Amino acid sequence: MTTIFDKTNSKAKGIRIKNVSKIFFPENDEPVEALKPVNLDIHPGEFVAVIGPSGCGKSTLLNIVAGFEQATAGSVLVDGEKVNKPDIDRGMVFQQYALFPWLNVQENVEFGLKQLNVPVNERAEIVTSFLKLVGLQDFANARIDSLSGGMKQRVALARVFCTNPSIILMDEPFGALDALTRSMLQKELLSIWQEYEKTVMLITHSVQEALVLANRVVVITSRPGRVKLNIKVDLPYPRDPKSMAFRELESDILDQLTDEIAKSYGGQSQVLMAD
Ligand SMILES: Nc1ncnc2c1ncn2[C@@H]1O[C@H](COP(=O)(O)OP(=O)(O)OP(=O)(O)O)[C@@H](O)[C@H]1O
Repeated sequence: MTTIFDKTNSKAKGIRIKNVSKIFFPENDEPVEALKPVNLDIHPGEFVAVIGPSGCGKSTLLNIVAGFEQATAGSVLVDGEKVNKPDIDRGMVFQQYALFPWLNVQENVEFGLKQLNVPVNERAEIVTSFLKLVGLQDFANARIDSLSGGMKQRVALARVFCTNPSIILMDEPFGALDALTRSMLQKELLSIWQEYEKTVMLITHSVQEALVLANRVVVITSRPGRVKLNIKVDLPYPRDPKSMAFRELESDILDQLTDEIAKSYGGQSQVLMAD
């Protein structure tokens, strides 16, 4: 494609999460220990799905990797460099799209490219090609509030992908969508990841989604969250959720998750688990 896709930032980068813990200190409430020391290495080009009980600290961890939130202790390194603020090279996709309602589809997608000072002609070319990739080429001038949830999420994906970040961070990006749209967008995400070789960290509540998409699934304990299990997923793409190998893995992970969820509901969330 064009020059932005030739720059050095187009190569996938590794993420090292080193002893990251987080305690929130709300003004009028007790401190909340969200993360116990978390250690996790995500290799360049890997697609890692993070799953765990509600409230275990997944979004907190992702926000620390994004640079939106600071760790109480420990650090996050991207290709050896410490993260302490957001960077356009770590693109974030949220569940609730986070689009600018006063800009149309094209302007939303173009936003990051303007921030990167990409020349006008090049911007137009990149935006057109990514709108096409997510099937929105006929909606360039549409207002955001005229789009369905699935279309908004396509805009959000195009906006992040078109700046060619090395790392894509996703916080339940498909959680609010119907099953069909979700499955279509998962396929689009997979094909973009395979074509452009990004490093992806995806938060999800769905074991099936994790297994359809990821090379590795990381299970987080009940709060305070830390890594309970690292499961390599060696199944070939495209993955078939009905296959025996898929269903066995799904059932193993569900068992582990159910244990953690039971802990958070059974008042035993303080029970420590061996690493
Ligand atoms: N800004 C904050 N101030 C105080 N507590 C917070 C703050 N942000 C998160 N928490 C608390 O930290 C814990 C972890 O929250 P987090 O949103 O990271 O969990 P999660 O695993 O992403 O949850 P879910 O799956 O339900 O989205 C929760 O108990 C939450 O209430």
